[in-house]
Amino acid sequence: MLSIKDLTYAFQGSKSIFQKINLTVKPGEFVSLIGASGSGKSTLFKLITGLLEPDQGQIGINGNFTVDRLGRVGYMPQKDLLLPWRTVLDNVLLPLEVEGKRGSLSEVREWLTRFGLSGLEKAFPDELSGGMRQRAAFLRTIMTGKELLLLDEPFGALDALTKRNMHSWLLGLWEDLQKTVLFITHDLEEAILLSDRIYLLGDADIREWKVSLPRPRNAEQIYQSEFIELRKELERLIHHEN
Ligand SMILES: Nc1ncnc2c1ncn2[C@@H]1O[C@H](COP(=O)(O)OP(=O)(O)OP(=O)(O)O)[C@@H](O)[C@H]1O
Repeated sequence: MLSIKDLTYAFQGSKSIFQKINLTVKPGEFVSLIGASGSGKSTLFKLITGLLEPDQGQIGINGNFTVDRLGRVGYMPQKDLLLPWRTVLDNVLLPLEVEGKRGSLSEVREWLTRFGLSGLEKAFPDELSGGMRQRAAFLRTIMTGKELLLLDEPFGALDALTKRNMHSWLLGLWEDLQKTVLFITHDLEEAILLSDRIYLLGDADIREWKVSLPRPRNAEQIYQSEFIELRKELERLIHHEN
């Protein structure tokens, strides 16, 4: 689904953020990208979406390595970017509108219910809780209809309890929708609980871990020894990278 080969990138006048890094995401996988602040996670997303171009190397989406990647993946940036003057419904319908399509209203209402936003169609973003805003922004990303979803720290600003609820909800949704997800997070527990594999971005390089906990996952698994060991290892490496 996504293949990054020997990618090198530097912002003008700065040293390389990435030096010949490789990363793959297979169809249907849930993969997390972790790393210290400033290691280049959001920059990697901008390269994948086509907002930036690599200095060297290739990025392929669905086996297609052409330069024009814009509009080929669903991208949810770190800030939810819901348009404050549009209702929840109009925000969610935006990707269809941009493509000149009309969504079936009953279908969209079903989606809103599934995202816990039923009855909030006419609400404006500033009337929503943090969790609701994130779900609305995520639904808007789903409405792009893209197979590959890039989610940049979608739960970063939420309190611990809301975050826990969002994890269970997202795990169920991901299993149903069979989308492919690349997910940025600073939260190692979240990365391990949700992912099939984890990439750790270090100082210009990248390392990979497989999470072999059985699925379906549930919050109780965070107390299992395998989970704790992996968390300790990742924590040690992130601090070492700093
Ligand atoms: N437009 C830009 N021009 C120059 N440097 C930039 C630009 N955007 C980001 N950077 C620098 O590139 C590096 C990587 O930034 P990036 O935002 O990708 O890191 P990150 O891992 O996503 O950080 P965080 O976890 O804090 O969100 C940082 O040193 C940042 O200052």
